[in-house]
Amino acid sequence: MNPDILKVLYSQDDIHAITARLGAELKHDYAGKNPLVVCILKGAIMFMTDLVREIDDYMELDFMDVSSYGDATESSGEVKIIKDLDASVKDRNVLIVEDIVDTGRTLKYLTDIFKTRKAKSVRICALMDKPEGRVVDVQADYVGTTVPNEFVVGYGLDYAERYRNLPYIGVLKPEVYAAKS
Ligand SMILES: O=P(O)(O)OC[C@H]1O[C@H](OP(=O)(O)OP(=O)(O)O)[C@H](O)[C@@H]1O
Ligand code: HPA
Ligand SMILES: [Mg+2]
Repeated sequence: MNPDILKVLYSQDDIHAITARLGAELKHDYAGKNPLVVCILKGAIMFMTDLVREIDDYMELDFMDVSSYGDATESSGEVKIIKDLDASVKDRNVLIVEDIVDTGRTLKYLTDIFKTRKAKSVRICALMDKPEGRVVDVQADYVGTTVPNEFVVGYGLDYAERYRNLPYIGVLKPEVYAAKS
């Protein structure tokens, strides 16, 4: 295990069980709908690539890069688009794939944009929901698991751009944050 990790919350097996369950649900709900599946970079990269491989059906994939945390563990409050979608969402069934809903600001911003751009439908599939972090009212339609009010890393999620590559999801040792401040 990476020496900076205090405890593992979800192992590779746990994550696989979650993606398989959500994949089966989405395959059923999106049958015949050719969804535009939008991965929110960078955090959702691992989840999106595992999730879509659970769905052997027609879909299109696109990527949007937005950021609001920078190197901190608290949201800056401002969501910045680093890279927009290639595809148009007009009249499409958009499925946003996110790693985590924390304050909810990122997803509120994105759902508002996609509705303004006249998507036919907009739904959210999030691997993790952190309800205690919520600042704006937003709810994912598909949730992998609910997490406690702790900063989690691994499987795409970072602290100061580190730990995205870890195959599990865990919590950092307090001294890792202390070293940064
Ligand atoms: O509900 P919120 O408080 O908005 O937080 C959730 C968002 O924050 C993280 O992204 P971040 O802005 O750190 O960019 P990253 O995905 O590139 O790490 C995470 O990947 C979500 O997209
Ligand atoms: N971990 C990593 N990135 C995040 C988190 C978290 O708990 N919440 C929002 N972005
Ligand atoms: Mg981040």
